[in-house]
Amino acid sequence: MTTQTRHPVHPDFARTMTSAQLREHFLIEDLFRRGEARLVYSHHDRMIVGGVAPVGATVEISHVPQTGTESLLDRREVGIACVQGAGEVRAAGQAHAMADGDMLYVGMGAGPLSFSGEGARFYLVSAPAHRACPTRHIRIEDAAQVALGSTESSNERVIYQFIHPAVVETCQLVMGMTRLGKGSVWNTMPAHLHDRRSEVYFYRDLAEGHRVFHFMGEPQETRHLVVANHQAVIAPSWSIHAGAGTASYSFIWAMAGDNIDYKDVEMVEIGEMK
Ligand SMILES: O=C[C@H](O)[C@@H](O)CC(=O)C(=O)O
Ligand SMILES: [Zn+2]
Repeated sequence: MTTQTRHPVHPDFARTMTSAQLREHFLIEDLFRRGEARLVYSHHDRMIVGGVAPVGATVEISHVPQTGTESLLDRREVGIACVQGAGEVRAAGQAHAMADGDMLYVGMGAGPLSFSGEGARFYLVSAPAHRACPTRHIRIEDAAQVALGSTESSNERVIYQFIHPAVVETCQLVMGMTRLGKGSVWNTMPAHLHDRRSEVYFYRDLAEGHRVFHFMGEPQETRHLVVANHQAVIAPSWSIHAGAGTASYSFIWAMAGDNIDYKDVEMVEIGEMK
């Protein structure tokens, strides 16, 4: 297992960055290695972002030195999404058979996590927690749905809220998946900010050779990252987070911070952005 630390970035610094620097701080390119768990510990709301590709072996996540606890979930909760193939996640002595698209919420104190499944890929996001909430396996049909956008504005999409107060109790994690309608390319356009939460996007279902142009930055200082399939982007509280794909895609979003109010956002007018 490897864990990389990413320090918080001030918007004044982000403005001065080259593409390579923006990628180094905000883009997580290399989440999946055969038989490994790869984690990034971001100091933006202390979110841990990870990828697990178990292949033939069982991959365990327990002690993560950066957390200063014996086991990752001692003072944390986690959302785990199966993003390729099918496999099993074990937590607190229970096995959960995960199909592509399923998510698993695991509460504080559940102990080590183990992952298995030839060809499976798991994506996870963890945030600090202060109490134990029950573990729950959530399938797309259990998620709350929000239909947004239209084909005319190239942003028709359905937001599936898997780990959300309407579905499952958590401390601060909110997580789900958005699927775009046929021909729509934009997610979250118009864009928004939420000063009280950081967010991480993970792009999936994007064909090889295609990319998502992900826009970030303060609304009047936008920058972009060119993102491939199965890569993630960290959005600090001061940053918009919106993308347009060169082909169809979906993405998993996850937030943590001061509240779990999905609607606590500040919309940004398209014409106000620079
Ligand atoms: O704060 C909310 C997050 O940015 C995402 O849920 C947005 C999203 O999935 C979309 O609009 O397509
Ligand atoms: Zn957001």
